[in-house]
Amino acid sequence: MTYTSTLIGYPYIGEDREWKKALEAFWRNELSEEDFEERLKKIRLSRIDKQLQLDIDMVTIGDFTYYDRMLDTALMFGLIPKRFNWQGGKVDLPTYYSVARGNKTAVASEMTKWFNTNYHYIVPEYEGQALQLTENKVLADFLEAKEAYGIIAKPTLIGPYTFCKLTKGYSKFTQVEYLLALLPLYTQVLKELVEAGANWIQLEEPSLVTTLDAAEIKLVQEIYDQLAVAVPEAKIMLQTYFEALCAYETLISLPVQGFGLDFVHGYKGNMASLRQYGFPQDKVLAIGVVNGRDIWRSNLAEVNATIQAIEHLSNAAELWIQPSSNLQHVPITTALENEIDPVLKHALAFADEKIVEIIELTTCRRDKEGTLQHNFSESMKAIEALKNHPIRQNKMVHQTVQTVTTQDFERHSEFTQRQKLQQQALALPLFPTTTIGSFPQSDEVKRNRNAWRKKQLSNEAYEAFIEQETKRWITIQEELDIDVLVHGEFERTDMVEYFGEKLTGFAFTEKAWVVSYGSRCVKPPIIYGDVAWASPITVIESAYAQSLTMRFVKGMLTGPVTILNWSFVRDDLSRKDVAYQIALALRKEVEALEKAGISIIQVDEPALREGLPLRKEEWGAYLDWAVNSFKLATSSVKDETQIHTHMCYCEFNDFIEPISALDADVISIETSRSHGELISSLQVNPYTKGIGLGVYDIHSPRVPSDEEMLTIMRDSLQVLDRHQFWVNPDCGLKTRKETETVAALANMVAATKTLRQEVQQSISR
Ligand SMILES: Nc1nc2c(c(=O)[nH]1)N[C@@H](CNc1ccc(C(=O)N[C@@H](CCC(=O)N[C@@H](CCC(=O)N[C@@H](CCC(=O)O)C(=O)O)C(=O)O)C(=O)O)cc1)CN2
Ligand code: MET
Ligand SMILES: [Zn+2]
Repeated sequence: MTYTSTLIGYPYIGEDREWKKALEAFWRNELSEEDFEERLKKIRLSRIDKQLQLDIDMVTIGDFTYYDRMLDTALMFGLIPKRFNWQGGKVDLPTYYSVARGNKTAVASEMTKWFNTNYHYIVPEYEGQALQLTENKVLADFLEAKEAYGIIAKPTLIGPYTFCKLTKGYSKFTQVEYLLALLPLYTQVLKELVEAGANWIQLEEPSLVTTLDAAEIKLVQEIYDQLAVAVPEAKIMLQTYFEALCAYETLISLPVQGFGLDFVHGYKGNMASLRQYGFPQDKVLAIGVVNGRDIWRSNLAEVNATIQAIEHLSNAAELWIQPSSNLQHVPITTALENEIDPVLKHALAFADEKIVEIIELTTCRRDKEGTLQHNFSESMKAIEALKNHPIRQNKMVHQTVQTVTTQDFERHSEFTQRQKLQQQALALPLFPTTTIGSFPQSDEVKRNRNAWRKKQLSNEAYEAFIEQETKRWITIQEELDIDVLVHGEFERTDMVEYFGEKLTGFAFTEKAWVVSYGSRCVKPPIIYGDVAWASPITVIESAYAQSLTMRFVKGMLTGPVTILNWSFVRDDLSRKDVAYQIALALRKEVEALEKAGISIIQVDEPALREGLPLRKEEWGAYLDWAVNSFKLATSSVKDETQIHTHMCYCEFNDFIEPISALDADVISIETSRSHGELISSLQVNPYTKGIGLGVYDIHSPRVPSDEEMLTIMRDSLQVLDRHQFWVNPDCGLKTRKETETVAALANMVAATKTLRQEVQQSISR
């Protein structure tokens, strides 16, 4: 038996987010293209260096990117939307970043969640373009690693099935021509790699863990049959992750030389398949046994036992031992965290610590004579100590969660009844305009917060600054003539972190960043204890903003499911129980806001859909407790109090039912990048509560014209009643500049006023 330690992929942002800083400096024209390339090369090589230093047997390359790997793959094949007027040949950086971020004349490609992770990728668009290999970037990376370190690294690529499946414009009508164009390009990339001396090549096919129908299974077979014929000399590791392989008995015999399976998130399914069908004896088996998605130390004795069981069931001659997925979903190292609770820190494993676990497990498996000491008990002790931590022993919280009843989920009256009362109480115009909550986090805002964090600025001075900024933006909103105002969220770095800091049970890191999309990163809190409400979180800011204006100011909270899904969560309780703990804490905050005179309260749930299991058969159970958590947080208010929610970054088209089940009076959702699809699905599944369709994309610095937004609004009115229709941007504006924001909002309000006139005229006619 041979054992090889390897990775599916490693984070690319750098320990101090050097990658993010380089990208943003380049976009601001502070770096020349040459200096930018130089800096990225340094980061790229340092990742290889790290893997070699930690003693990984097989280094992975091709997992680095200049923005997003799906985008890289699309552009490598010349799959560039026509609106970018690309003339062929190597894709230059301005074109690359235009597709990602939009430019003056063309909107960016859509962005959407990468499976059930918190990462968002750029969606490739197929419009019948003639495809061509623009540049073999993976080959360049392979050669670079060979030259710098003399290694034969394992190149990785997004596999052809997953790539097609996630392409917009791929359908049963375009499937044949698309694949006929694409497969020769994959073939060429693989051929060039083999010719350059590549041994193993990893093709990532996470789509193979979703529910596949017979036609899809057949297609996967055809794709891999073709590749095997076209490049018989390539040694392919077909890598799956995030769940168990679907249709194992068929797909496991695809003509590839190795198969990678996730034995963390797909433990049950993959074990059952191994037991029932065994493993093909001519293939290498790569096993994901260390969790690539969470931050907890593995119980190494347990994992070692799992590996033994897999060896026994598979009878494979060669095993690769690896994390369950790309490590880009976890922070880089715990070594930089000096402030954290030592009991917690001891129980954590980020990317580098996970690699150490992989190495330990690999050495242990190799050590057949048992000559080495394998001290697995330390990991067990760390886990045990955290389990007994006083922060996990809040009896009150445990008891309240146990005694929640169905009544606790319901508002006093039905929506139609509430709608009447709210119309009377709020008296808003037709098509009320609003924003999603945050306004630009200017350099000044960040500077002040940093100074305050470093104790260079007093609490009083910091609070005074936040008030001044809030006041300035209340005035701006009034001048823009927006109907329902927000306080601007200047006191928040991040919508989850902020709440975590005020609730019990959370821990925060200094440097534990993970990439969210493009250059944007988040530092997820760690929920490691029982969650409880200690004192008001947002009441002072909301009440202050409300005191400045006669218009309504929305209270602004992050919902329980989003706090859960955007944190790293303890694994000793069910996710449902943790969500209910958070919901019960937020319920107190909602009540405190109402008591303080806030009439509209928005509880954001952008991550509600992110928690959906990959397998459809598990959706129901998740949605049950997720929807109930939102209701638990929001249902105790008076009928007159209007509850809003907000969602972004997801396909809603198959999600209208759960959205409706939240029983929120108004929802604002992102649609500007996928507007047409939502409209057609609303045609089929009518939605009856208040709904604000995002009329412009906030991820791009581009200022949309009022005409453009008006078109979106007119279309929306085809499928929505005018009394339910709200107008808002796609999401919060914290990442935008002030000038862009004001210009775009002015156009949005102008478009709304035109629409009101049009509708009035058509009524009076
Ligand atoms: N948790 C979470 N997950 C989410 C989202 C979200 O909003 N929150 N939204 C979706 C993704 N959308 C996102 C939108 C914006 C950003 C974003 O703007 N991120 C910022 C970081 C936000 C932040 O915490 N900023 C801190 C600054 C932290 C920082 O950079 N500090 C410097 C120090 C600077 C100094 O000393 O001068 C450092 O650590 O190096 C602040 O505002 O105070 C970024 O990447 O730039 C991230 C995700 C999905 N997942
Ligand atoms: N209220 C939040 C904001 O405006 C909602 C963001 S959803 C990712 O930033
Ligand atoms: Zn949003």
